[in-house]
Amino acid sequence: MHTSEIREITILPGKNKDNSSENFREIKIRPGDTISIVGPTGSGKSAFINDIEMFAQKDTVTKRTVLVNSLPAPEEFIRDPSKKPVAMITQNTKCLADLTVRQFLDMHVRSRKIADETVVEKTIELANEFTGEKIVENVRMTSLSGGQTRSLMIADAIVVSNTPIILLDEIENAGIFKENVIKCLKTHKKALLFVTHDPLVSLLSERRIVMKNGAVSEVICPGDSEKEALSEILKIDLTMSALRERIRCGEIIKNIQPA
Ligand SMILES: Nc1ncnc2c1ncn2[C@@H]1O[C@H](COP(=O)(O)OP(=O)(O)OP(=O)(O)O)[C@@H](O)[C@H]1O
Repeated sequence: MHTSEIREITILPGKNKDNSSENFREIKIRPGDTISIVGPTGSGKSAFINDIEMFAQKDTVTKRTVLVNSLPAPEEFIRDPSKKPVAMITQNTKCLADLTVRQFLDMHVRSRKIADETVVEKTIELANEFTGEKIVENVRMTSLSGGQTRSLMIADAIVVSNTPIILLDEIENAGIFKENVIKCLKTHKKALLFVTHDPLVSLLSERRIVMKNGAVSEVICPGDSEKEALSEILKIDLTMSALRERIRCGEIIKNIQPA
């Protein structure tokens, strides 16, 4: 199956930490969906997205099942990294290769057998929409900051890997423009799952999966009911970003709004 043929991913319930059955029928994820996974520390958020990454077949700690177009995932999705339709990016995503950004992307483009010669430029250009610290092609991968690395990995997942499903595990505080990332993934019709503690990211996504004791406890679709709160949070976020920049530049903050 080609990854472009993925119409939906279905998650079927497993067990919570006490081995009781989870209380939902099924969760369906389709291209363009934005979903945040929320819940207290240790409630099973990462385990939930790991199940998707591994196309669980009752063979993980949660005993969940993940189907592709209502069927078990083809073996190649699990075994062959070049055919995997899922990109997972975490706080710990690092690149250990001693290559420049261009060499790294060239290598990935070759391994994916992509003919388009502009793909490397496109990837760097997109990554620069996600980070305030400009990435240039001749810098070494190992010298990129955390925010630059994650921006490049997200752009790489969109442009080079072109995976239909992108999983982001708690990357919100790592120097990336989260709103741009979410908007871009929506336009590219990617399904995006965020593990997050960030109110803005949670409210920007269309659905919220609430985890408790290793299980899905609720699936919330707020619709327009959070619109006002979202516009308030966007203002707060802008204020916080501006403050962060001023503090980084060594300013003494006498007024929260710049004079
Ligand atoms: N349904 C489950 N059954 C048994 N163990 C589980 C289940 N879900 C999660 N666990 C285990 O509980 C621990 C915490 O889970 P996980 O790391 O997914 O939580 P988290 O919500 O992502 O936490 P944090 O916010 O601290 O990153 C892990 O060791 C995980 O394997």
